Amino acid sequence: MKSDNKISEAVVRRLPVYLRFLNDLQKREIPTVSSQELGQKLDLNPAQIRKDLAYFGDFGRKGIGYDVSYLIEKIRHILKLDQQINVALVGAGNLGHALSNYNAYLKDTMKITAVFDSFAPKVGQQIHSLTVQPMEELESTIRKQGIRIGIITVPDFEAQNVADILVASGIEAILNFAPVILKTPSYVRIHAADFTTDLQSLAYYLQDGREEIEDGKQ
Ligand SMILES: NC(=O)c1ccc[n+]([C@@H]2O[C@H](COP(=O)([O-])OP(=O)(O)OC[C@H]3O[C@@H](n4cnc5c(N)ncnc54)[C@H](O)[C@@H]3O)[C@@H](O)[C@H]2O)c1
Repeated sequence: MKSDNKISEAVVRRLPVYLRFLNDLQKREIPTVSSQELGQKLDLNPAQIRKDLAYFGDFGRKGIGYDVSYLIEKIRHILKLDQQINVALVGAGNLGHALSNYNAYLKDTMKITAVFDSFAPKVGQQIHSLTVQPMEELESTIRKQGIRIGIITVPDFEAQNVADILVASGIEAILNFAPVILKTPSYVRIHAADFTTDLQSLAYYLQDGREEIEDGKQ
């Protein structure tokens, strides 16, 4: 396997996509899959898939394809999902509530295991099996549960403050939903999730019917 820092972000981001599809094949008891089938279903180039997977070893067998269970095991190992990964979420508002609730039903080794909020009436609230904790308990819970990933779902003007607290408590990676660019030490990996900009950029791909609409109005 090549060393981690040589694997491009694009490849790392495709692996969970492969994994989700392979899990579905496994549920349907389909034992093998070819890179052509994977490519067709995932709308990716089969050569790209073979190249991605070859980064981590020689998994495929000519004429047979990939053993689904084996490939799942390998990808889970590469993504470090073969171990329990606890995640902390800060901001038990509308979005934080929805994410924690959704996550509670996942049968996965990677889970939100602690939810925090600074607003007293939120503290003690139950979100599925999780109890919203006060910010004062964040550091000790993170250390107790060995949490290394945090999710930020607080308002934009509080996000940097929360990121600083998370980093000071030992968090190494953050999924940030707040619409701000966070400043953190270089060893902290930040991924931004942005529903609004994703949606806005979709507008660019619309067929340009502006003139017809204007014509229709005349
Ligand atoms: N990226 C996306 O796709 C997307 C979608 C929706 C909302 N958002 C963003 O997510 C964030 C949350 O949105 P929402 O609608 O859930 O807001 P919300 O107001 O319902 O929830 C925010 C929560 O954060 C808590 N909070 C505020 N400051 C805090 C602090 N310093 N420490 C701990 N908790 C704190 C509040 O008490 C509240 O419970 C916002 O920044 C919003 O812009 C992003």
